[in-house]
Amino acid sequence: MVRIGIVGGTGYTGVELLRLLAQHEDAEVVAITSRAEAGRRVDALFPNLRGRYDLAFSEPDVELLAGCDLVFFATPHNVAMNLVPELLERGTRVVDLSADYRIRDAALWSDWYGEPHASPQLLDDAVYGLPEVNRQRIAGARLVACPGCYPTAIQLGFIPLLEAGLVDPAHLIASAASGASGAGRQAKVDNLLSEVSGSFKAYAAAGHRHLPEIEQGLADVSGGPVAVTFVPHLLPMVRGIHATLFARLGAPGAKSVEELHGLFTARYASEPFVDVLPVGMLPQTRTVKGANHCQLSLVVPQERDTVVVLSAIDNLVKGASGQAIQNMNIMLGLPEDRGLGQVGLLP
Ligand SMILES: NC(=O)C1=CN([C@@H]2O[C@H](COP(=O)(O)OP(=O)(O)OC[C@H]3O[C@@H](n4cnc5c(N)ncnc54)[C@H](OP(=O)(O)O)[C@@H]3O)[C@@H](O)[C@H]2O)C=CC1
Ligand SMILES: CC(=O)N[C@@H](CCC(=O)OP(=O)(O)O)C(=O)O
Repeated sequence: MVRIGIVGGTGYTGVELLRLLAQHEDAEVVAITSRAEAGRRVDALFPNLRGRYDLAFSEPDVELLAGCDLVFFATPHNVAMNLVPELLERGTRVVDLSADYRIRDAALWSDWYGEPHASPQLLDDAVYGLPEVNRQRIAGARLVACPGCYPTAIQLGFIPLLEAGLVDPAHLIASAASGASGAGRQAKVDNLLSEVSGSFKAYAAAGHRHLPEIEQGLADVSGGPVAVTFVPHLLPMVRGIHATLFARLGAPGAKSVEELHGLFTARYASEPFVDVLPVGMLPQTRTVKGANHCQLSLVVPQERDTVVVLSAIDNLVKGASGQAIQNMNIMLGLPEDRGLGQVGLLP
């Protein structure tokens, strides 16, 4: 059994890790932290976990965490980067769900996150945890930076087009929408039912902090700079991300939708968690709800020069905790889909 620690066990990604790990036959959660709930039993706060864990929340103490084989950080940014150096020195491997180690350039990270990076010396060591691109490096990593939820949905949709050099990398457009759980569990007026329900809005339209992460990942596969116009939206629902991605092909009719579909199915043929839908079938957030899958579909409207990729994930699963466990499985040499067999919760 792999001994697992979770820092930040009371947030939405923390409780999602617990839900998924409850069905993982090789992992045992032995430490889980919350400063606010220290001492309280996990199943007293989360009754869905009754009978699954005989565990109470603890303060985030390095001694406790260093006794684990692998620790997940399900914390806001600026937490992992202070604790991870000591854990790595003591031989504990880390999967960080926060943004602390996702951007390789410490100055760029500071520009978007508004503070200096506390452990920039680890940025080169950290492997960006998108298995569909970095599987081999993840396998040897001691520190994995799990991608953000929008970056997962958006990169998986653009990657085959950029790798094949089929689209103009300077004019990529991503219009994406997330359920409110993407904003976390802490109390904020913007997340009240009466603020979110029955309405739909864009936010951070002039620049969202996921932009540099998306552009970094896409530049890596494209082999040169890319420019993405990214506008996120808030959907009046709890889980799910739907991204509508636009890219310019060389000329009208340059590629048929069938050819593009062939490109995507070949690119993702051996990927257990990317499902390229048949032409004409469009993804929905509900068909991936609770599952670790990204569903993709392709359209070339009016056979003109723009390809539209539709991408849907569950922000808490493939967008966070499921992908974190996928990374853990790869790091530990376990079957990549261990504990991740959930089917989408439709309806
Ligand atoms: N929600 C989502 O869909 C996604 C989230 N992420 C990222 O995952 C991380 C966690 O997100 P989410 O679960 O939504 O966050 P929440 O705000 O819901 O939970 C945060 C957790 O971190 C703990 N925490 C907060 N501050 C500290 C601190 N200084 N030291 C130790 N623990 C702390 C909290 O417990 P306590 O304060 O009691 O210690 C709580 O358990 C974030 O970085 C987020 O950006 C990534 C992809 C998707
Ligand atoms: C709806 C909503 O508010 N979503 C969050 C997504 C946060 C996320 O995925 O995570 P990281 O902060 O780890 O990058 C946002 O836009 O900030």
